[in-house]
Amino acid sequence: MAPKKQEAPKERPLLGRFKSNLKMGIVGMPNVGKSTLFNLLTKVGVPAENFPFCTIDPNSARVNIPDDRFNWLCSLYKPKSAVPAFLDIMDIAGLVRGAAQGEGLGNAFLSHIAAVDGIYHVCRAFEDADVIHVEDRVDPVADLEIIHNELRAKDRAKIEGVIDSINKLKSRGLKKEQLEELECANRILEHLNKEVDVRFGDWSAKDVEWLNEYQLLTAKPAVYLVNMSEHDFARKKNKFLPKIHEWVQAHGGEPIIPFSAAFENKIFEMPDDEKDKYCKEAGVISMLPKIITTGFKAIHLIYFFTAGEDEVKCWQIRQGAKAPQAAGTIHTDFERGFICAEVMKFDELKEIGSENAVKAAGKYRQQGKEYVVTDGDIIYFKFNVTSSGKK
Ligand SMILES: Nc1ncnc2c1ncn2[C@@H]1O[C@H](COP(=O)(O)OP(=O)(O)OP(=O)(O)O)[C@@H](O)[C@H]1O
Ligand SMILES: [Mg+2]
Repeated sequence: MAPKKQEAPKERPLLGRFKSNLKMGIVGMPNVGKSTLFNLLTKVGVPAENFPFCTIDPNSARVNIPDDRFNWLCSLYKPKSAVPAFLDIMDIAGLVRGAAQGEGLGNAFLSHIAAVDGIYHVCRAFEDADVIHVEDRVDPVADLEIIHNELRAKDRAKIEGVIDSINKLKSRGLKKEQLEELECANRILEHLNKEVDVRFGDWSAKDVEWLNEYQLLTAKPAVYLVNMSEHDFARKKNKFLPKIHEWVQAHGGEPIIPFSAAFENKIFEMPDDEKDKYCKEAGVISMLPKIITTGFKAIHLIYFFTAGEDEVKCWQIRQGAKAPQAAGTIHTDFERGFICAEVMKFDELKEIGSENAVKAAGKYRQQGKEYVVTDGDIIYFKFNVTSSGKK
């Protein structure tokens, strides 16, 4: 008897907006180094001040994604134009205890967080009596608890609002869709009441559709950035780090990047050769590239390349996108009239050395509509759009 076919696991849509220009927001208590980091990342030059709430309007900036593969392709093709991938980053003002009830500049800040797709949580792990801490103590784990409680409180309020508005319609009788939404909203609320962030729930594809409509704060992926003194960063030791690690592991195990805004600031000012010498002697490197690439990945973005003598370009798409959708980021006609994608793997091109040699080796592969694009694919799309607009 033929073995029973195993059912393929159902593909679930990812939590979050289905767009390619997603944003990371820098979040944390006041005076933890958020604006200092933002300025470093973007070189925008907004002055960071030793004063809580010095960032009142959120600042946004676009940063390039550092990538050796992109640099290598540019050196191979020597294109007239070179376009790297990018990440939008928003500097959000400090959040305090009670923000969900409107403390500090509470609700405005929380709405800025609602506008981003992923969160850089900056934790203060440096002690400096000159830099005021709003809670009068340095305790990054307690800070993380405060922030997460506020985000969950805001999510609870939003979901309670959804439940209330559906319940108000009950007397008129609820449609099937509304009953389903009510059931889902109640489950989300139950989940939040257990003090667990929404992104760690086990949601069905239909649940994810509702969740993507609500855009809850705790549905957004996080990257933890631990800001320490230059001294601690250089000796790779910090008294708060093990506890932060433990806390993050117990709360979803998302990426943690130790860094020092003070160190980054210092080397940022130096000319390149001096910077290299200084880093070599101290045995450290700048963490800014890793912070950018980790944030980009956290919000489920990847990119493919188009490469030729005219242009080498990174096209960013969400993880899981199939070839026609990827083609659509270049032009809607490419998606509409999609025939196939001719794909080279970056590593194979690098190893073999040239596009023609890759073709000769039979490694320039034709892929169809169901092909799921992977990060770093080099793609040439074939498409055909007739004048009637139909394939
Ligand atoms: N690793 C560090 N070591 C010592 N001082 C630091 C470090 N990182 C940042 N600082 C200092 O902390 C102060 C506050 O930094 P910054 O303005 O970036 O905080 P913030 O989180 O943006 O605050 P707010 O929430 O008020 O906007 C600045 O004086 C900055 O130089
Ligand atoms: Mg700030």
